[in-house]
Amino acid sequence: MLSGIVRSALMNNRRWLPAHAALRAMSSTGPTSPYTTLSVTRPAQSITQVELYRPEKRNAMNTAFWSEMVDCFNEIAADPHCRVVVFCGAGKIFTAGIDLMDMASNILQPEGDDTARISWNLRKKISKYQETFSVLEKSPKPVVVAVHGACIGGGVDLITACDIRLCTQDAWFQVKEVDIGLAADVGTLQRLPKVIGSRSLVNELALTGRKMYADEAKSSGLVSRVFADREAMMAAALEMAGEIAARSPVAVQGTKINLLYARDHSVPEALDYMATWNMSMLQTQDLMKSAQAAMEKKSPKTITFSKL
Ligand SMILES: CCC/C=C/C=C/C(=O)SCCNC(=O)CCNC(=O)[C@H](O)C(C)(C)COP(=O)(O)OP(=O)(O)OC[C@H]1O[C@@H](n2cnc3c(N)ncnc32)[C@H](O)[C@@H]1OP(=O)(O)O
Repeated sequence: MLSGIVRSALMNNRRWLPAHAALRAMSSTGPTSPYTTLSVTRPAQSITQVELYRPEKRNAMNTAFWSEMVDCFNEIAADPHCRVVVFCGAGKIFTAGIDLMDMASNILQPEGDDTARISWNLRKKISKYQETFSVLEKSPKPVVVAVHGACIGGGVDLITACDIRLCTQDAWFQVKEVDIGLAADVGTLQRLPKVIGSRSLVNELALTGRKMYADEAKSSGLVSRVFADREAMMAAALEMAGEIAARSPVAVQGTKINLLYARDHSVPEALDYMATWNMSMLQTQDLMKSAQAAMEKKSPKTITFSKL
């Protein structure tokens, strides 16, 4: 019975997934072609799981990772079979941040004949690296990130661009960039102050590079829930993703886009944007379907929504 359900879920969803991924949609055992640092699977209908997959290097972010993330999330954004993403890390920890070996041999290598050209090329490279995490926000599909163990440097840049953050009791977070002699330049300094209420705490973390453990991450608002271990966290992340995937994709994607818009604009501007948004989106058939189910005290899970 279960294998029949899995088979039919795969048949419904396999179009987007590369062949390798479709074959092992319930578990990941390595990077998924064409990626070398990411494992992309479909653990349940309409849910895509993206896993950092360099466990032997503690999921350090090498050169391939920075561009694979962009390709992966652009595909997810355009995939009508995906309504929500669960993002996690394979192995002992979530991520050790930027690959320090690659950073020395690649990013920091000067390219250009003089200071102006070297600077210009470096600027382009930094902008490209920023896009690696901005794609998480630009994709209209909500991203639930599940952190276990260490989340260092680039890991904090990554999770602050996600929509919902969960962690295990053994998780710790570190804005490590000051320790390696740079100001974090791919999202942490811009997004963390919008995630955590206390500006003083953000400043402290970013200026000292100290570790923040799970309990403080929860009390400060960096994560919304803490779990005993990775297994419990992943079960909860997938359950949460299932709740999101069961709702109208028009409503869910519109909610993500408008929450982000409101974060970066004044209330009057965001209300104006919302009104323009919903002048078309309120005309969706999803609204009547959902309202009728609510009147009949039925779960949204009973409704079939068109792909988006
Ligand atoms: C324009 C770009 C902007 C981006 C900026 C981003 C900045 C940052 O991310 S700053 C943070 C940099 N990261 C670090 O400083 C962390 C360094 N690693 C560690 O402290 C430890 O490895 C860690 C606590 C994460 C895990 O310790 P554990 O004892 O479990 O493992 P190790 O034996 O130390 O490591 C296992 C193998 O992984 C390799 N590795 C770990 N981290 C990195 C890394 N950041 N870069 C490259 N490689 C890493 C480590 O060398 C081991 O490899 P091997 O010796 O081949 O087994």
